[in-house]
Amino acid sequence: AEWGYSPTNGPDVWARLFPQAGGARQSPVDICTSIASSDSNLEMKKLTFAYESQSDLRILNTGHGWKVEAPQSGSRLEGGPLGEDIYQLEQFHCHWGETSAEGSEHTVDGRAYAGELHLVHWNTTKYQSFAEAAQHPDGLAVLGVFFDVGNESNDEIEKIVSTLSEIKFKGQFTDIPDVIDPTTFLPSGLGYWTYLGSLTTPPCNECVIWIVYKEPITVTEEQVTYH
Ligand SMILES: NS(=O)(=O)c1ncc[nH]1
Ligand SMILES: [Zn+2]
Repeated sequence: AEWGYSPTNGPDVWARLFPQAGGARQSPVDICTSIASSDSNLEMKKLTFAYESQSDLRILNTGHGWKVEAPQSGSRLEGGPLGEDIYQLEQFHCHWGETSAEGSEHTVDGRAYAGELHLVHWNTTKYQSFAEAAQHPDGLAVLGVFFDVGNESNDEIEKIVSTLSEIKFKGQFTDIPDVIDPTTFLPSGLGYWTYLGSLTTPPCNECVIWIVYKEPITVTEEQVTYH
């Protein structure tokens, strides 16, 4: 039985097939800004990231959106809530909805954004593979960036969504010819919320240190709704 988002295979019944989905640190969550507390330790240990630019990355239609496989041994995400460990980029993907009124996984004070980009990293200091890291509470670090719909299109996102016509069906993949630099996906304001959570899709492993940027990036309606 394939998991999905319908009443018979959606989040409310995932725990039947994927026990971790019934756990105590499940994502996504609604970020209540009034109870979020600022942590001076986080300000002292700045979150830093370094990515490579890559071309010919493979993009996959996951059936729930697109996913770009981007294992980058030269990338580093560290500091902030990540302790002394270094995390490496594995893939990035997008969650979106039928309309730009909804689509993000996290919400902020009950408000959904048009979509949400996830940059998925794994702890290479402690673990030997992504799969192994996903079995541990500090195994993964995911950067979440909200999409806001506006008039200007995002050139980097355009490089990705311009290939979607070639992968109309679940399981199809193609290569993105353009050079992609993941740094360009991040907002200029680097304030973020962070909490200990899980993968937001089955198997919902409780292995993710979430880092959700406060500032959304702007994309056009076409760039964030599937047709
Ligand atoms: N959406 S997520 O980033 O929590 C994720 N990555 C892999 C599976 N699920
Ligand atoms: Zn995701």
